[in-house]
Amino acid sequence: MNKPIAMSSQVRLNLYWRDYLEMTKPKVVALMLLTVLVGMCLALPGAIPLQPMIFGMAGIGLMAGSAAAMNHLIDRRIDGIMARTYNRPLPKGRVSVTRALTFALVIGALGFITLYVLVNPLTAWLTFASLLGYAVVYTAYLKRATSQNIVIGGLAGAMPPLLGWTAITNEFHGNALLLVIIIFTWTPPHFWALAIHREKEYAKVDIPMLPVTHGIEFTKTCILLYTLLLGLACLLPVIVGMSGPIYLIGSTVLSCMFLFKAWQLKYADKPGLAMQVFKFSIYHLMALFMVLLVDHYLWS
Ligand code: HEM
Ligand SMILES: CC(C)=CCC/C(C)=C/CC/C(C)=C/COP(=O)(O)OP(=O)(O)O
Repeated sequence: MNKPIAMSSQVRLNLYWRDYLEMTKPKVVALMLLTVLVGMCLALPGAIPLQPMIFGMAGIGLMAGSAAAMNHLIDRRIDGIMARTYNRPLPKGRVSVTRALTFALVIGALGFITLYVLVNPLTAWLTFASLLGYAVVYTAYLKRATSQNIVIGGLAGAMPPLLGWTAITNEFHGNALLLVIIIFTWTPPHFWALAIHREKEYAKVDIPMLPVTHGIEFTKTCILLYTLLLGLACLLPVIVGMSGPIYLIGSTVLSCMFLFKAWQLKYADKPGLAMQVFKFSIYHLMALFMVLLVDHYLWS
């Protein structure tokens, strides 16, 4: 007969912190923080002040992590049914509802206070609005209400470069909004590619994602059109003179690659391509923002 293996307290502790880290969606937040950093760097021509940079990144990261943990909390029932998410800490019972809520509130409050006291109130309130936009408006309402859920909800996820910009300058600037527009138009192809791959699972839990409500072919058309729109949005920093030729060349190459993949998905699909498009979207955004940074320091 098998003897139950007692879990050492060290192993249990390791599992715990991994579970809490998982609830913050660390890879998503990491990419967001790259866009925050780029927003900060593009806000000023020269070096950026260290205090708002460090505390801005910390505060925005904590509040984004808090929003992600709230998403885990609110979605725990459907997450427990879908194959991609059933192993998450809440549906598996590794973290209780009370602990998840406490964790989300504590890191969210810590992030807000950091921004309010050590950066500026404008950034604190804008980040708070993004947190509510993702955790409450998108997760608790839009996600179950309309197939345009991720288009509207995408605004919250697109805010980080503006948050970085205001952290440094304490004011709105049209150029920061251009970076928000880029992420806003990037979000539908990013997510719908994954939603095509996971269409049956979303249907199973009654979430009205576009491929469920309007079919896979229509979703592919929308991905292609949004990718086209994204290509145009990526030209805006050059048109207004914020970015130069390095960015123009880099972003054009990236846009062409994304357009090619979206065109393939629509007209020459093959098994696994939707997931390839989803993965490509992540590298695309990462590379795009790195090119913005390189262009800023080498050219502008
Ligand atoms: C409403 C807007 C968005 C939706 C609905 C969305 C949806 C998703 C989903 C469902 C996944 C999980 C894929 C999986 O578990 O395999 C994912 C992964 C990811 N998303 Fe998004 N996303 C959004 C916005 C963003 C934004 C704004 C960023 C960054 C700036 C981002 C970056 C990422 C990254 C880096 C991953 C990979 C995470 C990993 O491998 O663990 N997403 N996204
Ligand atoms: C303060 C601030 C900047 C807030 C932004 C917060 C944030 C982490 C947004 C991420 C967007 C995202 C991963 C959506 C997917 O949610 P989903 O529920 O559709 O995906 P899931 O099924 O994988 O949970």
